[in-house]
Amino acid sequence: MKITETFVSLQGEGLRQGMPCMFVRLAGCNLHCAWCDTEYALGNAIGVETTAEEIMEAAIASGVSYVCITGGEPLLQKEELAPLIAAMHEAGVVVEIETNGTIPFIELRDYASICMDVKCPSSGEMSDLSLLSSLRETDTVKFVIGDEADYLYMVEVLAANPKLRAPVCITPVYGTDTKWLVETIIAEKLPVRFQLQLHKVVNIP
Ligand SMILES: C[S@@+](CC[C@H](N)C(=O)[O-])C[C@H]1O[C@@H](n2cnc3c(N)ncnc32)[C@H](O)[C@@H]1O
Ligand SMILES: Nc1nc2[nH]cc(C(=O)O)c2c(=O)[nH]1
Ligand code: SF4
Ligand SMILES: [Mg+2]
Repeated sequence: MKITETFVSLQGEGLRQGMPCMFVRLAGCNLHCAWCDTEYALGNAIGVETTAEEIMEAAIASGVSYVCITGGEPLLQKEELAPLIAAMHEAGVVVEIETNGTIPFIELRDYASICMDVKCPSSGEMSDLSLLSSLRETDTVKFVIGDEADYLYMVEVLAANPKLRAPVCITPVYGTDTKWLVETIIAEKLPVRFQLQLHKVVNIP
């Protein structure tokens, strides 16, 4: 697998926010979100060829029993990823995959929870909304909101998917004004969880 980095930090996003976590960042992405904070992992030339065994060893050595597989877009390397997360699952490691919702993930669900980021208009990209039906209660849907059009898109997506089982997290594009977003969520009493990227607040990787 082509890996950009592995590091231990606190999970900064999603339902396990605040938990010690080992991150495995896979290299390369099939999208280019306008607001992406991980440009350094996007180019396909970037990344070091690393075996599943080496990653497994690093995970065990980290002493952390929660691993977040991210990127870039990790599911671009789904075939190589599957045996690794199966081995991690077997070893009792909690595995979560951050994905942009463009690549099916149903065959990975036995070994990992899925955090699917639904791309809103300000990203300049689109996710495959049909994948929302593959998400379970133990998965997460994330919307990164940059402006009111993104917010309205999110409301539209939620309304069009009444059977959505996964909890919904909303994160503002980092650095954008959030007061209007918070006030709107309160006023409209949306069944969502507002969060900031914790790692950027406390300045950790
Ligand atoms: C770097 S991406 C990697 C995984 C996958 N490609 C994806 O988009 O979910 C992980 C997450 O970082 C978050 N992210 C990236 N740039 C951000 C920004 N500028 N502001 C807020 N969240 C951001 C998005 O929620 C995204 O889901
Ligand atoms: N601390 C921390 N938490 C994260 N959760 C998701 C991340 C990502 O880049 O996918 C991330 C990240 O880059 N750092
Ligand atoms: S899909 Fe994820 S890694 Fe790719 S550009 Fe968007 S936020 Fe960045
Ligand atoms: Mg990040």
